[in-house]
Amino acid sequence: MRTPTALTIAGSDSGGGAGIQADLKTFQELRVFGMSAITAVTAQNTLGVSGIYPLGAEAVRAQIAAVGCDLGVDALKTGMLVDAEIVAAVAEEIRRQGWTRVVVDPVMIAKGGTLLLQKRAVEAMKAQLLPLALAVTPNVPEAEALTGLSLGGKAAGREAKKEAARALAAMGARHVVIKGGHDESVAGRCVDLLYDGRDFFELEGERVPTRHTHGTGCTFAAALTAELAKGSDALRAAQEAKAFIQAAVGCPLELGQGHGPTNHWAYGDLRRAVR
Ligand SMILES: Nc1ncnc2c1ncn2[C@@H]1O[C@H](COP(=O)(O)OP(=O)(O)OP(=O)(O)O)[C@@H](O)[C@H]1O
Ligand SMILES: Cc1ncc(CO)c(N)n1
Repeated sequence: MRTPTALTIAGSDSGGGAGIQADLKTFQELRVFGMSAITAVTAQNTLGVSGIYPLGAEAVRAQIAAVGCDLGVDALKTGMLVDAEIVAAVAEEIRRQGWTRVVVDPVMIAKGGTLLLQKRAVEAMKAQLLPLALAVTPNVPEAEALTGLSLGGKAAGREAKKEAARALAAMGARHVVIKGGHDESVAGRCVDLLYDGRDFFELEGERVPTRHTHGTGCTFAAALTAELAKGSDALRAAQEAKAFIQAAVGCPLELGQGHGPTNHWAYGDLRRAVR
């Protein structure tokens, strides 16, 4: 069997916990060959983002095309896309290549509040990228920005998330996962809601009491992408991704002075331990 391959189209996080670095570490852990198209280099650590250096739409397009015409892409994910020009270039390349196993992680704001996607690019993401998505994986604030609905922030409940999921499916995404890291409505639990256009599924796990959650969204979406690259269906892939992030958050590395990274090798360690 050919080695499964996955491409991440995202920003570089010098701190190594989010963005391209989180994605490639996750692909590697899940035994998928990882490739990257970098949209921007960020100067970033666990305390925040101190600089953003975008590469521009043509550089992004060239990286995607180079990978596509040679190595093959079984699944891909998008992360930090910076601006509307990069969103348009990414959507055009995905269409041109005919890729269908596409995970859109609609990254908008870093934990410290820095904008990673220009506000006016949100419309481009809705119109051009969501119709290409096999899965879109917003957190609660991103689901609010994309749908214009108010989900109630930390008190976002099941019904509000369901309504937002339906709205995102109507924009063209075939599966919607509204991640529950920001939703504290169920005490002690993190509940992600998956919608496949017909049914709802809850992916539930213990909320780990830790500040080391930098890159949880990137890591979850990367694990989902890796499982799709290996041929899993979206529900199975999302369940595996939830197990991956649960292990990564649950075994923190205690690095940095702020929101530290998750542990990308914890899931592999746990699996090897139970064998
Ligand atoms: N404290 C926690 N304990 C367990 N799981 C968590 C915790 N925080 C987040 N998660 C899980 O991590 C995944 C990502 O969720 P979250 O809502 O934090 O994404 P995000 O805000 O996009 O992350 P980021 O922007 O930091 O990359 C989800 O599966 C969520 O349930
Ligand atoms: C490069 C990059 N992508 C995504 C995020 C969101 O976690 C981040 N902080 N940095």
